[in-house]
This record gives sequence, structure tokens and C-alpha cells, in this order.
Amino acid sequence: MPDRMDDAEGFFGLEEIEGVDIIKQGDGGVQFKAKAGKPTKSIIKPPSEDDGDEWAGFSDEDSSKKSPATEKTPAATKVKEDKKSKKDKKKEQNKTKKDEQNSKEQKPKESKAAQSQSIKAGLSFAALDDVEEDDGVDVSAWDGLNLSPETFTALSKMKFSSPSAIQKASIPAILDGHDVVGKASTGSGKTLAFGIPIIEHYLDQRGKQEGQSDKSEKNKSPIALILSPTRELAHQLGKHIGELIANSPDTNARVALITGGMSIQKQQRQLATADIVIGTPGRVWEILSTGTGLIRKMQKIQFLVVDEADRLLSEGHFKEMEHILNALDKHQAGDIADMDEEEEEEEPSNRQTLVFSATFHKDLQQKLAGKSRWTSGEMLDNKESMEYLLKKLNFREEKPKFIDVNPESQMAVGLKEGIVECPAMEKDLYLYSVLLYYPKHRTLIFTNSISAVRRITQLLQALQLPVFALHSNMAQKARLRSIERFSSPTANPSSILVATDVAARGLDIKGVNCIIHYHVPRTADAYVHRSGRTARAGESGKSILICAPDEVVGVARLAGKIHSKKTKKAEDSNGPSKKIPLESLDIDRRVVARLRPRMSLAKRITDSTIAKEKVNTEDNWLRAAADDLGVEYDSDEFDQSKGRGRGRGGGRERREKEASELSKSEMAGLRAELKQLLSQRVNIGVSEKYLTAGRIDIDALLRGEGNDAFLGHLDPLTF
Ligand SMILES: Nc1ncnc2c1ncn2[C@@H]1O[C@H](COP(=O)(O)OP(=O)(O)OP(=O)(O)O)[C@@H](O)[C@H]1O
Repeated sequence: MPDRMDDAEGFFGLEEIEGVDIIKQGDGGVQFKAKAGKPTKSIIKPPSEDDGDEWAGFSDEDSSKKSPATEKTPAATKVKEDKKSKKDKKKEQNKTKKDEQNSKEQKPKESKAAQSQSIKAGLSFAALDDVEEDDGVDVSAWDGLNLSPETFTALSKMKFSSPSAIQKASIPAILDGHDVVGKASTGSGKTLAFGIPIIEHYLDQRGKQEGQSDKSEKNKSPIALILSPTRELAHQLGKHIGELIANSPDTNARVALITGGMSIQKQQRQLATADIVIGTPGRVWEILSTGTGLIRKMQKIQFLVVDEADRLLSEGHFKEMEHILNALDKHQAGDIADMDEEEEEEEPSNRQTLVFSATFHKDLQQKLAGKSRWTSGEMLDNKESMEYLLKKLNFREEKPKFIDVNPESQMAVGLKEGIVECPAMEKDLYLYSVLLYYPKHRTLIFTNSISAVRRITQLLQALQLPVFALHSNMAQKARLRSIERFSSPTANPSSILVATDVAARGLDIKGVNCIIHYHVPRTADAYVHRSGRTARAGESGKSILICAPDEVVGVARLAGKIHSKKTKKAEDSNGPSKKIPLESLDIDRRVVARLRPRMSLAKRITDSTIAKEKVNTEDNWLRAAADDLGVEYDSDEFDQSKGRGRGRGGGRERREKEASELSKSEMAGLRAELKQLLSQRVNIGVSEKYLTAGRIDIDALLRGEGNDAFLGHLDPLTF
């Protein structure tokens, strides 16, 4: 595993390799040999991941001789050349094969020594051909962007045949040395919009350094610092940019991931040799402030990227962002101890600042675009404000280039938005109904609290749905594991992830078909980012809000903000409208009624499990406190004293207590009853009319088609 990727304690570094024999040698060593015949899969690591001596068994002499091309070639020409050379190679190979066959007929058996010789020399040509055959798509649509051949190859291998709008607009501006503020809808490829120019810069630098005396690893400094608001997003950025590097021939830029939840020492080591640093502000500052000369190195970066900028600049991360930005511009500073924040005015910086998001609120947008400016007096009075941070970004240009590729709407083009109205106490039931209406949909459910994530996850688990949880109180490894299990290509296609807004921004999980907002998001931006986890990269997807009657007004306001341009256009032509611009979904109430018994059983089981956990935690805590005080702990006595003088909240406590007192056998009884209900199709035996009215397509049922939660025909949601 190359150092530039964080390997999550070794997990991501494991790779299964097919078509290889391991041969034990007399001296205790092992040798790897390609199996005879054409392997089903490539057994060659991408050249960029070639970590040299470890893979002595597969020598790839050609690639080691290759010198990196620095000249920029139009993709079309390159692809044509590749194709031509492939054809020629094939012809030659066919000829060689024929020749070989002829000579085989004359010399039926080659000596064993000769055979092993041919294996030692590396892979068979068939294997090489296999690798080339798999290769990429036509990338001539990227031609005008003046990219290097390495990047063309990577894009081709990644099958990105054309740039997205934000890539097309931002890449040339960044390559021309401008500061860029980029706004584009969720899932529109913003990562590579800044990732590609960074790699181009890396390749350019490398080209210039060739021939010069070797810069030692220790003196190396990173070219880019990319800041992200969450750990998951930082990991994903690392993965995405890592893929670009891995697919780009002879490019070995190192990426260091600097996020919380992982070992600091390891990250410090990685940072010392990194080309690109990706991290969350808290941990980045924690490491920089250790005073080991890292600040001085970071001051040499060529690019500062602030991803999901509206969040990074306004919420929670203020202090750390301020420290980092101060440190980057504090000249002569090498050590945190030397720093005095107000000591001097920042000099114009030589680095480019790149600021990206799908949502910039108006004020921020105007400030970023340099349309409204501030005075330094204002700044000093207002040190806690976002404007202060903006100033600290220290753009090298008076006005950065503001690129907004979809000013009309922030929502992805392929996204459908719907709303399900239901009684406040029945959200769980309606959530379950929606999930059953959309089987084989990978669904992400958002809630506004960690306790709701825990409860809904347990509830859906009780209902035997494949569900995982994600919230910020989980250990980092558990967080990554949940995402991995939810998103893996081999995961159940109906898998469900219940999450807080920690998953709302930036996460790029393939194949998420549906977003459900169990709680109405607190801000319009949160709605945009949550919904943006589906319908990415030109795909389609659904976003469904589950909404109680007293939330409708808030939702209307929220939807109005998001679709203000659409609503305004409609109003201009049809007059004022109070309609929410989300499609209202009618769920058949008979279906909901049939699901009710399942839900009430599942709720009792879940409430009891949670109440028991709570009692245990409280009990342990009180026992420990009693131990510390050296007194006897009697839980009954404590409960009685707690009950005295109770006012509001007493009812909930009583219910919790009752739930926690369900005996093991009562719980087993509930579980058995629920299991029995779940084993039946939803509408079986409820209405004989279904059978007699011919609404059941028995053949389809036998073929395993349709919605197998229901027996027979179900009016689909027109959405
Ligand atoms: N040119 C391209 N052609 C096809 N797919 C692309 C292209 N560029 C990026 N993608 C894919 O599009 C998906 C979304 O990209 P990315 O995560 O960069 O979006 P984003 O705009 O940053 O989204 P968000 O605002 O949610 O963070 C990724 O899976 C990426 O692999």
C-alpha cells in the first residue's frame, strides 16, 4: 500500500490477486509466478502503484524504462496512436503465435528450464494484452483543457469520457493561475475540478525537477492542502484523487489523510513526505501546532482548497480554520510558539485559493465574488464573523474567478422530490411503508439527532431490514465500516443507512437511489446536500420528505427557498401560488393499516431494548458513584426517591421503566409474534377480494418479480 493512501490500519491495502502461483523455495523464501494460460483478470498492479522491490516476481522492464512524457498531447491523437499501436501489436502477436505453433509442432516439448525462464521474464503477452484491452474510453472531449498525457490516460481508464460543466469551466481557470470560487450542484464532479489541476501542477513540477539534484524526501513540501468539514468526506476526497493518481502512469504523488480518529504519529510521518494533504481542520491544526516545522513546510503550498466552503467557513470549525489560515501566512514562523496573530498584515500570497461548494448563501457568495467588500476596521470589530475568515483566505487576486455553472437550481438534474404527509405519531409507520414501496433501492435516511439514528436503526433491524447507522458519536472505524457495508457493490441492493447530517455533505456513494428525510432538515442548504447523495454524476434518484402536519409550513418555506427561481417563474406566468413545489405522494392507507401490527410490535421490542440499555448505563453509573462514596446502592430505593415530586416527563420515565421491565420471555414472545407477521406477505389473508378479483399475478410471483413484500398487485407510487 503506498503511503499516500491512508490504509485504515492495513485494511485497504489488502488486494486479492488471481492467476498467481506461490512457489516456496529451498532457502525459505517465496516466489510468485503467473499461472499458465491467460488470467481472467489483470494481475499487474497499475504502474503508479508499483512499489518496486516487493514484486520481484513480476518484472515489468518496459514500464521501468519509460520516461514520463512532459509534452502535452491532444487526447484524440494519443488515443488514435494507442489504438494503432494496439492493432500493430496484435498483428505481431498473431504472427508470433502462428510461428510459435509451427515451431511447437516441430519441437513438441520445450525443456522445463526454458519454460520457467519464460515465466521469470514476467507476464505472458496475453496478460499484457488483457490489460490494454480493458483500457478506457475515448477522451477527446477533454482536448481543449490542455491536460498532460498522464491525466488523459487516467481519465480514459476511469471512463470519464467528457468533463462535467464545473470541470470544463474551472480547470482552465485554475491552470491559468487564478483563484477560483466554484459553485455547482451536488454530484457534479467538483473534486476533480480542483483535483486535476493539482495533479497537473505536480507533474509539471516533477518534469522541471528531473535532471536536477535529487531533492531528499525530508526537504520535500506539499503542493496542496485540501480542507474538508468531515472525516468521511476527507477520506473520500483522498480516495477519489488517489484513483486519479493510481490511473495516471508513472505518477506517484503521495496523499496524506489528516483526520481525527486515526493515529497522530502515523499521520505526522505521512505528512512529512506528502505531496497533497487532505484533512479536517481540527486534526490538521492539531498536527501543525506540534511545532515540528510542519507549518514552514505548509507555507509553501501552491493550492489551498476549501471544500464545502460554506460549512467550513461558518460553522463549528471557525477557530481551527482561523489558526490554520493565520499559520499559512505567518512569514518567518516555524513554530506555533512564535506566533502572534495580530502582529502583522498578511502579505499577498503566492498560492492559489480554491473554494468549492454546491451551496453558498447569498451574502457569502457576494463577498466571495468580491461584489461587496469590507474595510479592515470592520474586520477587527467583527473578528468572529465569516467575513474575517474570508479575508484570511488571502486570495492572491483582488477578485477570484466566480464560476457558477448552474445558477438556476442547486438540485441535481435527475432528482425527483416528493413529500409524504402523515400524522406526527406515525412517522415510523410511514417510513416503513415507503421503504416497502421501494424494494431494491439503496436508501439513505436522514434524521436530526443521534438518538433518532439509534432508535430507527434498531426499529428497522427488528423489522429485518438490512440497516446500518452513521453518526458522529460512533468510533471512526465503525463509521467507515457502516459506509463500506452500505455501499459495497456486493451489499444487499435494499440496504439502508440511517444517518445524521454528518453524512449530508460530499459523500459519494455509488447507487444510492433514494433519500428519505425522516426529520425536516434545519436549513435549506442541509436539504440540498442531503438530497445530493442521490442522482449523482448524471444518474437519477428520489428525495422524499416525511412530514407531520405541523411541519408543513416550515417545509413550504424551505422548499420555497430552494426552488425560489422555479416558483418565481411559475408565479410570473400563473400568479401567486401557495403550493409546495414538491410532489405529494399518496400512500395507500390500507397498506399502512396492514403494516401497523408489525410496527407496533417492532416498536415495543425496540423501546424495551433501548430502555434496558439506558437503565443499565444509569445503574452502572450510580453503582460506580455509590462505590466512590462508599455507600450501599439500592436501585429500588433510588427509584422511589426519584418518583417523588415528579412533574413533566414523569410519564415518559414511567413508560421507559415499564418497557425496561419486560421479561426475557415476554421479549421472546414479541419477537416470535413479529417473526410470524414478517413471514407473511403484507396483504395475505386480509381481503379475499384480492384473490377473487384476480389482482394477484401468480406467475409473476413465482418468477420472483414485483414487490415481494406484497402479495399481488400494488398500486405503485406515481413517483
Ligand atoms: N467527468 C466525469 N464524468 C463522469 N463521472 C464523473 C466525472 N467527474 C466526476 N465523476 C464522478 O461523479 C461523481 C461525483 O463527483 P464528486 O464527488 O466530485 O461530486 P461533487 O460535485 O463534489 O458532489 P458534492 O457537492 O455532493 O460534494 C463521482 O462518483 C465521480 O467519480
